[in-house]
Amino acid sequence: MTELINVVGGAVLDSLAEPSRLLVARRTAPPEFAGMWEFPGGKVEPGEGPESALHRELREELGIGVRLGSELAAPDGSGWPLNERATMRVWFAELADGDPRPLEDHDELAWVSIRKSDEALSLPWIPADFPIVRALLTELGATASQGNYAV
Ligand SMILES: Nc1nc2c([nH]c(=O)n2[C@H]2C[C@H](O)[C@@H](COP(=O)(O)OP(=O)(O)OP(=O)(O)O)O2)c(=O)[nH]1
Repeated sequence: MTELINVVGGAVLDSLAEPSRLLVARRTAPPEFAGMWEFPGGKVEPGEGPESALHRELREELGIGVRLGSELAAPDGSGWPLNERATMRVWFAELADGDPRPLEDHDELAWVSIRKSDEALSLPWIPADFPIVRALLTELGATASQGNYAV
């Protein structure tokens, strides 16, 4: 059996402790995903840990350093299925340095409300991301009153 491709994504929040906005990115390639929104991130390279891969991708793509919070729990514990060949793990994060810019792979970035869930869900996400976005909104909404995503 062919090994699954491991992708990592950042759910970058304006604040891990008191989240109100999520940073989302619009892809430019490949053609089937161009114009769709996603969690910035990318493939884990051989020999690389997933968290290191996420730090690297966010630095390359957006020019930012982040503090990672907890992982958004996936249904089977191993990651969110993207297609028959790839799975993605998603971590909450907040900015540690830099001002996010679409340096690579994206042509637009946006901070969307996590309180008004329609704002995020009305974007044309990569289809496989919708269950992830819904779970993220539920998780943030469900715990907003207790609210701390720092680890
Ligand atoms: N980064 C990211 N990729 C996603 C998401 N949803 C989704 O289906 N994907 C898919 C698109 C791609 O097929 C794959 C990630 O590949 P990528 O092109 O972002 O990876 P990369 O930056 O390492 O790029 P490369 O070196 O392979 O060119 O996962 C998402 O929310 N974020």
